[in-house]
Amino acid sequence: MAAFGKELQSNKLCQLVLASSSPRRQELVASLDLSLPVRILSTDADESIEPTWSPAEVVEKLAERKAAAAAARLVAEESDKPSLVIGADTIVVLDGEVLGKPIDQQDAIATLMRLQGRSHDVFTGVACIHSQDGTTVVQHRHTQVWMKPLSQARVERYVATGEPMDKAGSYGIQGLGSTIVERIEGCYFNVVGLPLSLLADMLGPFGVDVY
Ligand SMILES: Cc1cn([C@H]2C[C@H](O)[C@@H](COP(=O)(O)OP(=O)(O)OP(=O)(O)O)O2)c(=O)[nH]c1=O
Repeated sequence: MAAFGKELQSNKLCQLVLASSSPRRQELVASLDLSLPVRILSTDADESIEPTWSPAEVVEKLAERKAAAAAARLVAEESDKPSLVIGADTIVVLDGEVLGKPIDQQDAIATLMRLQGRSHDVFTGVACIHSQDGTTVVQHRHTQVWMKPLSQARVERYVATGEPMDKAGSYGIQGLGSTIVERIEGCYFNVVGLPLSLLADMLGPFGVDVY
């Protein structure tokens, strides 16, 4: 990674492009207070997955697809700004089954009743693509989350807040969902949707230093 880092520094980046519509990811990138401007460019990347893929493969491939779709958009715009495009994808995995976002409130209740009283795994993939030379780095992080035992009534009250509806696994650890999580092992920001410690390590070789 160090070798291509040197090369890229001569092709100085002008901006970061975050290929995401997730307000959480936008806030997390902003929290790094990077010296480069950040452009938001979300796309409709194909999020279909193959049943044979491992959770790590799922999040890495989807993160790369999201970043690649945004990078292709930059090319179509004929943008000549050297940009680093970042894509991410988060899934919740229970007993080998990938749980995405709920389709409705009943689905969210059913998902949370499965998750309560035990642990599950959260995977987030992160992809960085240089818009001009196509250098691509993709990695993932894994966090184990233990949820408290919850009654159906409590789960229904939580789902009625609306918080679970746009989130993988039907909860948001950063919001009211904090009250139903017992503990975690691994990166907290990985659960929220963007592992900042990993992202910082991935940015370095592209010549983007965090503070
Ligand atoms: C488990 C969990 C997930 N989430 C969110 C993070 C992601 O936004 C979402 C998982 O869906 P993703 O498909 O990873 O992302 P997205 O559709 O929200 O945004 P985009 O594809 O445009 O980048 O779930 C939380 O905010 N908190 C949590 O505790």
